[in-house]
Amino acid sequence: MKSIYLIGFMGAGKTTIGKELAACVNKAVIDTDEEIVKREKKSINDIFSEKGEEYFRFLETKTLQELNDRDAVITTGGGIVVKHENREALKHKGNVFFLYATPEEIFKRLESDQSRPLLKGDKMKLIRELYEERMPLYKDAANVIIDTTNKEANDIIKEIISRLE
Ligand SMILES: Nc1ncnc2c1ncn2[C@@H]1O[C@H](COP(=O)(O)OP(=O)(O)OP(=O)(O)O)[C@@H](O)[C@H]1O
Ligand SMILES: O=C(O)C1=C[C@@H](O)[C@@H](O)[C@H](O)C1
Ligand SMILES: [Mg+2]
Repeated sequence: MKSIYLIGFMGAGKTTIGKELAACVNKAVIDTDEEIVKREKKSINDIFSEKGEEYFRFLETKTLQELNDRDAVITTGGGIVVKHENREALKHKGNVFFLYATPEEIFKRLESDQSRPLLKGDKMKLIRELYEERMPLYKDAANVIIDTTNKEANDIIKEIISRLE
């Protein structure tokens, strides 16, 4: 079976669902954000504030490329689709699942979260702006869209498994 990629907006559940999904399909799970934090020995907030978003995006692309040959569930950061080269790489993989949730649902899930540097300030406004900008990019890179709004992890995982190539 091909590797499984989960993409989608912050709070869509990529990291959470990916861990459970990996156990169900008996694959390792690798989260690009967690890999970057491990390598840099810094939180994502600190990487953004000390080295800037551009540096983070450079590390993100590098991590995605290095994971190319791994047979795993690969859970990505919410902004992986911002770079054209990442979208192009994802498009040809198959098993690229766009986990979708409404902006209202995303807000509910991340209301008290402080770990996402791009959501500091008026959270609902920031979610709406980024969401509108990125929706077409997720759709472009994915080959399956899964709506996670009001769904439990178990049902989302079953849906992913039923659509695997
Ligand atoms: N289906 C769901 N229903 C309700 N809450 C959920 C669901 N999926 C994830 N969550 C909750 O939403 C929050 C964010 O989830 P998670 O960290 O997995 O998102 P993510 O897609 O990995 O975000 P990011 O792009 O920032 O890494 C967590 O508190 C998680 O428990
Ligand atoms: O959507 C984004 O741009 C981000 C999502 C998170 O997964 C992290 O990669 C970081 O907070 C940036
Ligand atoms: Mg995550």
